[in-house]
Amino acid sequence: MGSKDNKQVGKNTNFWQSFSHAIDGCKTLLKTERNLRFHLVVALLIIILAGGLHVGWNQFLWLLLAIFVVLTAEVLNSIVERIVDLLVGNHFNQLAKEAKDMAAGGVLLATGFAMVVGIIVFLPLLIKLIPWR
Ligand SMILES: Nc1ncnc2c1ncn2[C@@H]1O[C@H](COP(=O)(O)OP(=O)(O)OP(=O)(O)O)[C@@H](O)[C@H]1O
Repeated sequence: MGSKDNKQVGKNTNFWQSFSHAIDGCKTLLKTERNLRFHLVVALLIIILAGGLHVGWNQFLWLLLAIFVVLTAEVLNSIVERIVDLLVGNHFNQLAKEAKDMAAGGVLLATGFAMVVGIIVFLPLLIKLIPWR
């Protein structure tokens, strides 16, 4: 029986129960968050490109950091959306708007960081590939 089938509201009693709920959270994110799925596909393409261009380990770690910063921002954005919807439902509320917009702003900032890292890592390697240099 999956942990979704029970109606537990108290604390987890062991590591495996905590782990199983964390996996449920990841499944819900994948199922419900279109932007997160998009970022995962982009992350996969970045990793393939990094492998193809033989990016060094240091640069690869920067790329991984950028990927996880964006994914973490997406997860926090989804949490904020859920909590705001839980609190105010379908009613317009200025604080709800600000909270959701700020969470989305956090994703934008993280994406900006990832783009800067991507440019710094890939641009010199791509320029080297230009035949008429
Ligand atoms: N209850 C509310 N009160 C005021 N504004 C709201 C409310 N719910 C949503 N909004 C506005 O609508 C925007 C989009 O809402 P929400 O983030 O829930 O949609 P979404 O499509 O899931 O967003 P995302 O593309 O970030 O996943 C918010 O950034 C906010 O400006």
